[in-house]
Amino acid sequence: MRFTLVGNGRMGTQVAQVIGQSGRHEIAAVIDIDTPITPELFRGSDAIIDFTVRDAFLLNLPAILSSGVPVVVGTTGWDDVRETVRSQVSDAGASLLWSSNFSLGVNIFLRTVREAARLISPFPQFDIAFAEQHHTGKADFPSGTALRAADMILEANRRKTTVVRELSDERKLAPEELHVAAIRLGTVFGKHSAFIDSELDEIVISHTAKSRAGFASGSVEAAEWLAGRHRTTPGFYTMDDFLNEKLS
Ligand SMILES: NC(=O)c1ccc[n+]([C@@H]2O[C@H](COP(=O)([O-])OP(=O)(O)OC[C@H]3O[C@@H](n4cnc5c(N)ncnc54)[C@H](O)[C@@H]3O)[C@@H](O)[C@H]2O)c1
Ligand SMILES: O=C(O)C1=N[C@H](C(=O)O)CCC1
Repeated sequence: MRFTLVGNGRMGTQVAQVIGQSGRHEIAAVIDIDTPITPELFRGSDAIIDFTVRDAFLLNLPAILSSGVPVVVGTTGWDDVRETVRSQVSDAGASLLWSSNFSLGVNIFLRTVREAARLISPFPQFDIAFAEQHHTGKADFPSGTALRAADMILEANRRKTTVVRELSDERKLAPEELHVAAIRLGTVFGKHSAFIDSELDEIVISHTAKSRAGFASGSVEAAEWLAGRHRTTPGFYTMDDFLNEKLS
């Protein structure tokens, strides 16, 4: 397949490496900030893979959707406009698959955290919190992965109803609040941890990315899957739609 990459940074270069080593995919074009985005740029590609920044993704989206080429979005930081983007995709009859994290290992970790959150739900003696660590070049916080984990914890644990990202002096956490903390540190590729605590127990479930290869390879696999589905079933997809087939 032929892929057009939007964003030539840490992730774009990693994705280009995965495609180059695949032996069966090729790069149609790599687009970065200096290239005015038009629908024609994408014609001839089987899929687009976007790893840019929030504002760029939202600015480029109309041209991407007008191109008729399916797009896989790894860019994070746009959770607040997710439903608007879904409508834009639907109105255009396009195909978009998004994920805060394309790593298979992270998605197995996320499903493990969701199950742990469900198991402790009936037992008020267990509390839960979440934390992430990423490199100092990361523009958004908390990570999209941490926000996805928080949604899954709230979905599975009826005692947690609200996500709190930042605390302040004299501001104590209420029992129904889920604290999600972020650390920016050196060159950390990505570490995510769920902490469960009671008077008798400490349970920690963690995932550490050893490189960006897992993010990149997962995005290329998802792009191949989406390109196949776009012809018959265009739509707004998540990593779960892709993974459910893979993990079933
Ligand atoms: N989903 C995942 O698995 C996953 C994994 C890693 C990173 N990410 C996310 O991917 C995004 C990019 O991460 P990164 O580490 O590669 O960042 P980066 O800063 O290294 O790269 C971003 C690139 O986007 C380019 N860009 C900026 N504005 C643009 C525009 N208008 N048009 C085209 N390109 C533009 C920049 O020049 C840069 O090359 C972030 O949102 C990050 O959170 C997601
Ligand atoms: O390096 C980044 O930036 C990452 N961003 C994603 C997120 O926000 O969850 C995935 C992990 C790495």
